[in-house]
Order: sequence, then C-alpha cells, then structure tokens
Amino acid sequence: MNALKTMLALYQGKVEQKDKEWHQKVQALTALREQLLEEQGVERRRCKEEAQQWHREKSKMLELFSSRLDLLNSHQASTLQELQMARQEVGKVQEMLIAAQEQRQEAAEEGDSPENNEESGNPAACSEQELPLEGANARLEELKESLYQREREITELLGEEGSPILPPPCATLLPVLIQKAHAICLTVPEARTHLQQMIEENQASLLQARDKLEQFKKTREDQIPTEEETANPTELSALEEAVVEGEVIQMALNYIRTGGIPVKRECDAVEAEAEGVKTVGQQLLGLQDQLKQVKEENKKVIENYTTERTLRKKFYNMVEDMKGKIRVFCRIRPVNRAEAAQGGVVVVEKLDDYSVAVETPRGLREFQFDRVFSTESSQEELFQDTHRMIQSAIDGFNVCIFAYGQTGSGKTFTMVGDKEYRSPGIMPRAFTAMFDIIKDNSTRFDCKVSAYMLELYNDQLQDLLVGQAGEGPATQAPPHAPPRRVEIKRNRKGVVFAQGAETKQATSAPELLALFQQACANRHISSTKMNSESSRSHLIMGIMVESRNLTNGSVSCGKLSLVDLAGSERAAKTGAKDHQLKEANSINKSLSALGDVISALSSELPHVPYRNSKLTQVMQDSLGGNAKTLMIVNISPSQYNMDETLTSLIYATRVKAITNHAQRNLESKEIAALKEVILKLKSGQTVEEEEV
Ligand SMILES: Nc1ncnc2c1ncn2[C@@H]1O[C@H](COP(=O)(O)OP(=O)(O)OP(=O)(O)O)[C@@H](O)[C@H]1O
Repeated sequence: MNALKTMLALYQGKVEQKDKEWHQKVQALTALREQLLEEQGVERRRCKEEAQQWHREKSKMLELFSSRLDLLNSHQASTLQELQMARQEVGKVQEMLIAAQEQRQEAAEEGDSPENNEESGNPAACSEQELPLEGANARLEELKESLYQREREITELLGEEGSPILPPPCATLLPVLIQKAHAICLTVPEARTHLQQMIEENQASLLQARDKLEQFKKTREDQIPTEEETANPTELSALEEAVVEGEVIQMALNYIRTGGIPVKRECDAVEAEAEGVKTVGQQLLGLQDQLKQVKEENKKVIENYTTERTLRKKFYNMVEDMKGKIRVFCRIRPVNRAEAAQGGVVVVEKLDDYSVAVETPRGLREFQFDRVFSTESSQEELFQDTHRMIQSAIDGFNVCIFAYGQTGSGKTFTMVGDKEYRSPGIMPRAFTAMFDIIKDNSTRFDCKVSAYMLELYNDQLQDLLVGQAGEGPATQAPPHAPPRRVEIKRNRKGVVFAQGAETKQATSAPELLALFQQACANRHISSTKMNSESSRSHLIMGIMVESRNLTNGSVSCGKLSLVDLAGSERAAKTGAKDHQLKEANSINKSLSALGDVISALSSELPHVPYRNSKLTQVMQDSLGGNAKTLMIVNISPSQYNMDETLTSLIYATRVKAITNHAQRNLESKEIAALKEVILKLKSGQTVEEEEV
C-alpha cells in the first residue's frame, strides 16, 4: 500500500509538473498568438497605407502623363496650324511674284516701260532682272513642297493618337506593383485566398472567351459572311479583345502569386511604346526647328522681295523723271476733329514709300506715286525731296510745285505751313534754301531774285503785292487809280508770265518771306464746315532768278512757281451759301477745267483746252509745257472723305502720265548784253556806242 501510495504521489507530482509545463506552454502560445495578431494588424495597416500611397502615386503619375499627352497633342496641332499659316504666307508671296512678273511682261509688251531693256538695246539686263524673281519663285516652290510634306507628317502623327500610348515609367512601375502585391499575399492569408479565387475565376472566363472565339471563327469559316458582317467586324474583334484581356490578367495574377518579375520581352513592349513617345517628341522638335528655319527663309524672301519691289519703283520713278514725266507726291494728313466725330474710320494706308492703298467697298485700290508721305511725315521730310527743284530754278529751269486736293486735305499746310510758322511748309523753306544756294555760289554767280504773287479769286486774277489795305513792302495803290489789269502771257520759249503784275526784288530770305506774308494777308480765306481757314482762291507765286556766270558772262533765267490751289468742295458737305457758294462754284469750275487739261494731256489728245480757264492758262507751262513740275496730292485718311480721296488719287495718277519738256533758259553774254540795250532803249535811256 505504501509502495502504491509513493508511486501515486510520484505520478501525481509528475502530472502536476506536466500540467504546469502545459499551462506555461499554453500561456506562451497565447502570448505569441496575441503578439502575432498584433503584428498582423500592424502589417495589415502598413500594407493598406502602402497600397493607398501607391494608388495615390499611380493616379498622380497617370494625371501627369495624360496632361503631357494633352500638351503633346496641342503642340502638334499648333505646329500644324503654324505650318498651314507658313504655307499660306508662301502662297501670298508667290502670288505677288506672279503679279509682278505679269506686270513686267505687260510693260515689256507695251514697249514703253523703263524696264524694257530690249528696246534700249540691253536684253541681257532684262533677263538679269528676271533672274532673282525666277530664283525666288523656285525657292518658294521648294519651301511650299517641304511645308506640305511636314504638314502631312504631323497630320499622320495626330491621327495615330487614337491608340493609347503608355507613358515610359509604366515599365518600371509594373514589376514593383507585382512584387508588392505578392508580399501582401504572403503575409495576409485572406489575400492569398482571394488571389486564388481570382485566378480560378479568370481561368474560367478565359476558357469561355477562347471557346466563344473558336466557335465564332468556325461558324464564320462554314458560312459565307453577309455584306453587313464583312462591313462590321466588331463582334470578332470584341471576342479577340476579351481573350487578350483574360490572358493579360492571367499573366499578372500568376506573377503576383509566384512573385516572379515580368520578363524583359513584356517590359520591352511597354518600353517600346515609351520609346515611341520619345521619337514622336524628337520628331516634333526637329520639325519645329525646320519650321523655324523655313519661316526665317520665308521672311528673308519676303524682305528681299519688298526691297526689290521698292528699288524697282524707285528706279522706275527716276527713269520717268528723266523722261520728263511730272513727279507726283502723295501726302496723307492726320484724321481731323470733324472726321473723328463721324467715327474716324481710316481707309487709307501707306504701303511703302511709293504706294498707297484705299479700302473701298469694292475692295482695296492701290496707287503708285514718286513718293508717299504718311500722317507722321514731317514738313522737313517732305521738303528734303523737293530741295533739288529749287536748285533747278537757280540753274535756269522753269520749275513748278503745286498742291492739289479736296478742301481741308492739307494743301496750305503743305505749301505754306501753319499760321505761326512753327511748322513752315514748302514755300518759306524754299526761300531759305534758294538764298542758301545763291550764297554758296556767290563767288561764281551773281543772282537777282524777284517775285510776284497773285490770287485767282472768282475767276479774276488779283495782284496780292498791290494790297488794297496793305502796308510795308506791298505797294499801296493810289486811291482813285483804276485796278491794274493782270494778264497771263507766254514768252517765245513758252514760259508763262503775269503781265501787269507788281514784281518785287528780294535780296535775302527774310525779305522774300516778309513780301510773301504781306501778300498772304490779302488772300481770301474764310471758315467753312470742312476747314476753319479755307482758302477761297488759288495762290500763285512766281520767283524769278536771274543768274549771271561771273566767269563767262552767260545769263540764265529760271522761274520757280509755287501754287496753293483752292480745294474742290461739295456744297452739301461744306455748308456753303450765298457768296461762299459762288466762290465754291468758281473754284470747282476752274478745277474741272484743270481736270480736262490733265485728261487731254494724259490721253495725248491733239487739242489741250488750256484756254478754258485762267487757272489752266497760269499752269500751261507746268502741265505739258517746259517746266520741271512736282504735284503734291493731299488726301484725307478717313472713310468720311473716301470718294473725294479716290477722285484726287485718280487725277494724280493721270498727272503722272504727262510728259513735260524742260529746257534751260540760258543766254550767251552777247545776247544778254543786247537784251539789256533793248530794255534801256525801250525805257527812253541813252545807250553808249561801246555798249552795242
Ligand atoms: N500733315 C498735316 N499734319 C498736321 N495737320 C495738318 C496736316 N495737313 C493738314 N493739317 C491741318 O488740317 C487743317 C486743314 O488744312 P489746310 O488748310 O492746309 O487744308 P487745305 O487743303 O488747304 O484746305 P482748303 O482747300 O479748304 O484751303 C489745318 O488745320 C491744318 O493745320
């Protein structure tokens, strides 16, 4: 019994021992389980956070890629647009070149063009002139072709964008994503189960899709497809797409399960697409460079063409001038207050130094002149181009400068200047220039300057140097003396002179200016709706320069006529009534007679109606006569005066066609001496024998 008791106690001790051990083990396992559960929770949270982080990064990257794609797309579109614009520009230049070529051909056919070098026995020069044009034409053709080519390339690129292009970082992103997903599946059993489930489901649907595709293909092979089926292959491609999609998903799920890295071939497909994007980008950059180059070349061609065009006009004008053609300048005045009140729409534009264009309801009309001055041109600029005419008068030529244009277009401003002489016009500047030239040549020439000043008012010539109430240098007419009759005559050489007009001598520019100002004070001026200081008469100033050569005794007699015409006007616009209406009628009548003379001369009619008006008689030697003549056509820039502007420009264009035959009035020493003797005898003076 005792032995049994001892054994039992021993056994009990061991059981207790074991129990203790098991208890400890259970406790340790429970603690481990808790710890593992805790770790699992941490890991889950970490994975979840990481997954979210990846998701965010993925969205960000996709956004970035899509915005880059948009940018690329718009870039391509704008490049295409630029190309189209460049092509249009090239087209325009080409049209201009063709027009220029046609013009030259026409001129050559007519045979009266200065460029008709064949006529002047210089055919080589003619073909030389054509060479740059042909060269430019050929270059333009090339440019146009290359622009078309680039346009096609970009259009193709834009068309290709229907298929999505995977951005380059996808290739790097994909293996990392698979690795992460695999790690999650290893740690989280539920994820593993879920993945397995997904694989099985995908396998089933892939099998189904393959079967369907097989079946569809089989039925198609057995039957002859209807027209509709041939035209609409969407069902087949949908089935094919479903199979490809299933295969791709299968591949991705397998990689997640095994933790393998996608082989290079698969990544390469993605990389290749990325490379594609790079190539498109590079191509675009290249195209942009080329486009820039083409644009620069284009600009150069246009610049060359404009320079050539301007030069050709300049030389053409020079030749015309040498032929004796009347020179015509056009001056556009700024918009005035009345025009601004009417809306101030500007329809006149200076295209270059020799061309002006008017925007008419029937399209743009271009006119060519010897010079065109814009609204910004200064009085000084205008005078620079007239300076050499003053020199001609001193050299013994008959010279005429006159301003033409509708009322208020700026004739008086151009010829006389403003009232205070802050911006003096051609006349006061001519006085200074004349005496400067005389002074510079005083050691070789002895010059005498005299002048008369007339106004043609209501078809009556009035001597402005015999002032009705004049003071100073203007002669005061005796109170009851009959008004002196002034008549227009021509000497044997055809030079017009005013018989009976007071002629005053001037020895300096200020003296001549004083005479002029005194005479201007007597001029008829009044306010109209179109011009607050409208000239109601034509002003004619004749400055005679007798120049004796101190070396050989020869004498030259030049005349500088400066004419400020009154402006044509419409009574409705100017609001003229009573005596102003009479003035306007007289002005319009004389200008219409001037128009008839211009038309007859430009059409080379056998009869020129000079005698129809006193104005045309005064200007007989300046239009179609022996003078060097410059006409300044003044125009308004506004739509309000567009009709009048067009009329003026058409007249001015006709004037350009008139040829004068300028001759120098030079007499030898002997003839000059004999003339002096005759003058002395006529005035009753005695003449010494040696003088004869
Ligand atoms: N180029 C210009 N720059 C600034 N002002 C100008 C210019 N041309 C004309 N004007 C101004 O326009 C107004 C009308 O000019 P102006 O008297 O010279 O015209 P007009 O053609 O002589 O007119 P009318 O035939 O009626 O005598 C003036 O006030 C003048 O100062």
